[in-house]
Amino acid sequence: MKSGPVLGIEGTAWNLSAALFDDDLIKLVSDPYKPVQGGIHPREAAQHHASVITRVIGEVLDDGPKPVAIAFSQGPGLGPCLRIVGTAARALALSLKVPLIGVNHCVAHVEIGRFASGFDDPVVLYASGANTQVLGYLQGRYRIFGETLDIGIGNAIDKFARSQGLPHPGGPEIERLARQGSYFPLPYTVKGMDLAFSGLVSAAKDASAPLEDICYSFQETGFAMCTEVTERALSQTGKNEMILVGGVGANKRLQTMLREMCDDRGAAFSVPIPQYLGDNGAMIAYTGKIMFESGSTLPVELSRVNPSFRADQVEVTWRDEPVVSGNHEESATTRGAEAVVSFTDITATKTRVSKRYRHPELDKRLINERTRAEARLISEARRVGVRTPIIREITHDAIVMERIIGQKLKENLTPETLIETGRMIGRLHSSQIIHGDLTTCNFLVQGNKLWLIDFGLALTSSEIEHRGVDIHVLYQILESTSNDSDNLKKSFMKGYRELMPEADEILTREHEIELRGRYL
Ligand SMILES: C[C@@H](O)[C@H](NC(=O)OP(=O)(O)OC[C@H]1O[C@@H](n2cnc3c(N)ncnc32)[C@H](O)[C@@H]1O)C(=O)O
Ligand SMILES: [Fe+2]
Repeated sequence: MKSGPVLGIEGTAWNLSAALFDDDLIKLVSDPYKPVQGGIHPREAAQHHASVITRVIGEVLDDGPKPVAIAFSQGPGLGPCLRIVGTAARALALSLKVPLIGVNHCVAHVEIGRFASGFDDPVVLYASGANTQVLGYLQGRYRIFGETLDIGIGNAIDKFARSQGLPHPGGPEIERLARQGSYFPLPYTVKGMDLAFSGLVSAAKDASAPLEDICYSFQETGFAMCTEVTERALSQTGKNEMILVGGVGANKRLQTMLREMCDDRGAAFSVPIPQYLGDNGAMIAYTGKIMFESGSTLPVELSRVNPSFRADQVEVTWRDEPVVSGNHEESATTRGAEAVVSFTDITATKTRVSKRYRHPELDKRLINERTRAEARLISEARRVGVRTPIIREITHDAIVMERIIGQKLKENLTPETLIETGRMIGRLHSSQIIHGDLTTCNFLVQGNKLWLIDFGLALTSSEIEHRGVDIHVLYQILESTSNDSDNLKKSFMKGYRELMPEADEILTREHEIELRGRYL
């Protein structure tokens, strides 16, 4: 159904912006809030929005066609800011007698990226101030494959910038300074497809190197983390397109890393023009339009704003199911996100490959550390009774091991296999081993036996936190790939409790982790 122009209003944080979108952008007007000092103050930002919103909307609607619907960003974002926008949108829809559309801000970043790229079914890296997520479409929703466990990459950069007396937002200035810098190691934290940035920020604040070197190393580290989790998502979903969206997407170094990663795997890469990257009204108007055309309007009485609105809460009514080609062909080698595995009848040789997007020193360090940790912990897990392959040989970048023939747990998600999974991880955790990457591709099912592989991110720890994060990674995969995840999680817990004495404490922590990093 063709509709006509839709007005979109954005104001979740720093930018009060409105646009009119029909087949293409008709008009976009923005009035950004600039903090006098420090970062964004929610109340000040809301006052700014309130003082300019009438003029901004007026300028967009002046002399233009009348909108057929009013779209607004309903969340996530800063409560006081969201309420200003929500109130204006409601009033306007009532006075113009047109429907109201409640748009999820994160989904809007994704949709304007799809519009700008023309890609049908991309993996999305959404890197902004408050959010850092890897998303992709699956069965009627945008699933969050991985995300930051603490703060967004943009906020991480801005925090560090402020600590150095640089103006807000720090992103562009850090990017400029980084051009003159050279590399030194900073903390690199990837857990499955999740990330964490606070260790990086603290170490950068404490570093005594020249500012240019810190900026450079910060970017090399933080952006390599983002690129790695994106590559994992491409590898696991079998999708072959990728887009970068959100304010941090303006960064040329991040763009280059992602482009190199995609080129090397034969995936298509795209990033929208700058005016569509950071928060803007056009993304809300465009998303509002495709939602309107598929019938997703919002009754005024249900139009309350939602500061912690998540992308996967939105039922996507405007997309067709994509045709996923998948990477199921049987061959003598398979290529994962970070390694190539080649097989003989009885052995599997896993070789970690160098990544062009990573600084050579970081690349070498990660390959070395992970190969060594993997070999050591595969053997240790075996000793405590977890089925893992026997190791035959190790070099600096390769492990030759026994070949396990089985199906992925991904294709065998049943209550029975999940109980067994719970038992296995209970046994692993009670021996102080953390796997670090519990995706459903890393368990192999062989009759009623379960095997665990891929210990590249494994470590030893008796901390509740590490075990909680380990389980969180698995839960996220279940949520993003199955419609029966609640039951599967229950089965997992049952098995886990059987073998892990501190199970309750750890499962409670997992729940806390889930709620953390979920906006502000
Ligand atoms: C919920 C919503 O309010 C929030 N929006 C948001 O964070 O604004 P956005 O415009 O998408 O991103 C702003 C961030 O983008 C960063 N940024 C802008 N240019 C940059 C650059 N060249 N390099 C690095 N970061 C940059 C800024 O430093 C800031 O942290 C979000 O999408 O999470
Ligand atoms: Fe945003």
